[in-house]
Amino acid sequence: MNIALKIHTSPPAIQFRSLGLDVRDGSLLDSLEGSIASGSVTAVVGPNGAGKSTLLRLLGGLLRPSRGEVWLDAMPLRAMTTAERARRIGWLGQFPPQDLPLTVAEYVLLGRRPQLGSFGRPGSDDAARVEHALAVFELGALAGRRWHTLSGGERQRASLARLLAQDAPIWLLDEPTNHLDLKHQLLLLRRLRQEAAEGRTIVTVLHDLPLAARWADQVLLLGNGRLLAQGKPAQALRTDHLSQAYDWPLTLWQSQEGHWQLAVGDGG
Ligand SMILES: Nc1ncnc2c1ncn2[C@@H]1O[C@H](COP(=O)(O)OP(=O)(O)OP(=O)(O)O)[C@@H](O)[C@H]1O
Repeated sequence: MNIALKIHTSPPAIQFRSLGLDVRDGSLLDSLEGSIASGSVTAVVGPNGAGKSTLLRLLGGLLRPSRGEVWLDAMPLRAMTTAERARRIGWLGQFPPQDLPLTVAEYVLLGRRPQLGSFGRPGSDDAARVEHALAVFELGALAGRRWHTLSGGERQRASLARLLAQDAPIWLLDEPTNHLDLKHQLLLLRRLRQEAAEGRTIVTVLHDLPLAARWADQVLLLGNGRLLAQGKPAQALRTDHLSQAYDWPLTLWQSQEGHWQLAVGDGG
């Protein structure tokens, strides 16, 4: 008996080709090419002004490219409606909102809006997701607190809880460790790995190179609006790549125990 085996290879969750963005002063990003596998964690790293947030905005459809194209699951992003993008993409910006007339739980529930549609009312499933998200980010005791009374780190964790409650298959995070203490940074990075293992696709801007090397499957190293290296952390974050991107002597290495460490030259 002949058994015909069909091999299905799923398309990358995110793909971008010849991506560029021009602003009045010139080209801000140019010729970016990349592919992000479903269920992986990708760290976007590079110096201030390299274009990390801008790339994230292009991948999330918050900016339209001047050149090139972004695809989500092989569908052009530009063909998607705002509502469709909101169902597919969870977005965490660099700064949590300052003032909101909401409690923490009400804010986290806002994450369910894209799944509910314009006229949908939250049900018990939505309430359960909010409760779970609050527990994951250790916010249960703060559920009823007004937003303006929260500390910076608590606001950041509430924004992450909103993202978890939203349950979009792709997460785009701009410096999600901002304002978090060391314990909550590590809890977050562990959670990102766990979400990726369950199939979520995560792209996160990170400034901390040892953290990027330890937690990401893939690194995109940006410098001056160009993608200078991409691949597994040990390859993308080689000394020559880092020194070119940051214009500073930097060496990242892994100790015998497997810990990533960064040596920063004094530039002299
Ligand atoms: N609309 C715009 N017009 C002109 N320049 C812009 C515009 N938006 C961003 N830039 C510039 O583009 C560069 C890239 O900005 P972006 O925010 O993407 O950098 P980044 O790598 O995320 O930096 P950081 O680590 O400081 O957050 C910066 O120099 C910024 O000043």
